[in-house]
Amino acid sequence: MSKTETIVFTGGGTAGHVVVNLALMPEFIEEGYDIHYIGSYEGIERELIEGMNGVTYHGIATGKLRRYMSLENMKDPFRVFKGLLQARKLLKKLKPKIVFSKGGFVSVPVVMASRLTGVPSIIHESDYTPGLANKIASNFAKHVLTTFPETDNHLPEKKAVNIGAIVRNELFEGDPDKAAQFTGLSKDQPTLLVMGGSAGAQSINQAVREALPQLLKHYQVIHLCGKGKYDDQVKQPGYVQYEYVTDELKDLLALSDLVVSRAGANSIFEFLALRKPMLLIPLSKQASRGDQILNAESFKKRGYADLLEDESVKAPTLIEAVNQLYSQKEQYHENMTSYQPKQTKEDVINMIIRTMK
Ligand SMILES: CC(=O)N[C@H]1[C@@H](OP(=O)(O)OP(=O)(O)OC[C@H]2O[C@@H](n3ccc(=O)[nH]c3=O)[C@H](O)[C@@H]2O)O[C@H](CO)[C@@H](O)[C@@H]1O
Repeated sequence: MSKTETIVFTGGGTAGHVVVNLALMPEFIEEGYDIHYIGSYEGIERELIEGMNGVTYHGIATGKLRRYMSLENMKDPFRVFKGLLQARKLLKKLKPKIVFSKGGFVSVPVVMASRLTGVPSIIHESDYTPGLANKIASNFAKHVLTTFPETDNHLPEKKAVNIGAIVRNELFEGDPDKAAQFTGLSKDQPTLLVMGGSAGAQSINQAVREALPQLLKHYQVIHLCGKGKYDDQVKQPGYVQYEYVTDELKDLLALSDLVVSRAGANSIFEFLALRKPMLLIPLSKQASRGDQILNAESFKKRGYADLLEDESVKAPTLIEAVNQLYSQKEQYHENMTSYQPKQTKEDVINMIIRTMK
C-alpha cells in the first residue's frame, strides 16, 4: 500500500466522538498518509481538528439528535440528505482507501456515502451500548470496533471486533511539575480532578463548589467545569477551575490522585489506563439514552470505580464518596492493574490498513 494514499476520518458532536480519531490520525500522518476529516460546519470537531498539522478539514451539513420537540427537527432530514450529497461528492473527489468513523450524527451520511462510492469503512463505538448514529451506520460499515466486550451483542453479527480502549499517547506523558506550575497548586498535596464530561455538568459543578470548604481540608481541587460554566465568584486557595483544557490535560491528570467525573466512555478508559481511582456520576436517563449509567456500572462491577447517581449528588454525599474512594485508593489501583486492552493501537492500525481497498 503506497503511503500517499488518502484516509478520511469522521465523527463529531461531542469531544467523545473525536478523541479516538485524535489518537489515530497522528500515527497515519507520520507514515505519510494524506488525512482528511469530514465534520460539521460548527461542531466541537471543527475546533479540535481544524488547523491540526497534516489534516484537511471539510465541513458538511448535518442534522442533530434532539431529545425535545423543536421546529428544527423537521429540517433535519433535509440537512442529512444535503450532508449525504456533500459527503458523496467529497469521497468521489478524494478517492480515500478507507473511511474511519468515531460516530456522532455527522458521521452517518459520511459512512452511507462510503458505501455508495465503494469505499470500505470502519466504525468505532466506545460506549457500552451503541449510540443511534453508530447503530444506523453499522449497516453500511465493514467492521465496528468496540471498547466494552458486551457491546458486540448489540451489533450486526460478524461486524463487531472488540479491541478495548484506544488512548492518546500524549496522556501518558504528563508531568506533575508542569501541572503545579500551570495551576499554582502544590506538587505534594492529595489532588482531586473534577471533570463533568466535555460539556461540563451543572449538578456536579454545584455539588463540588458547595463541598469546597470540606474538600479543601484534605485535597487540592482542579475543576474542569465546561464551556460557559466558569464561576468567577468561587475563588479559594487550593481550588482552580478551567472551562476546558487541551494540551494541559495530561499534566493535570499526572498531578491528580483521584477523579470525580461523568461516565463518558473515552474519559473513563483514559482514567483506567492511567490508573486513577474514579468516582463516576453518570448522566441520568432523563437527560440521555442511559449509556453512561451502563458504562459506570460496568466499571463499578470490575472494581475500577465507585458510582453516585446524578440525582443524589449533593455536597455531603460527594464528600463522603470522595473520602471513601481516597481511603481505598490502593485497592482500586490493584484492581485497575489487571486491565489490558485486547488489542494494541498498532493492531488497530494494521487492521485499518488491511481493510483498505
Ligand atoms: C452528553 C453526551 O452526549 N455525552 C457523551 C459524550 O461524552 P463526552 O464528549 O464527554 O465524551 P467522553 O467522556 O467519552 O470524552 C471526552 C473527551 O474529552 C477530553 N477532555 C475533557 C475535558 C477537558 O477539559 N479536556 C479534554 O480533553 C477527555 O479527556 C475525553 O477524551 O460521548 C461519550 C462517548 O461516546 C458518551 O459516553 C457520552 O455519554
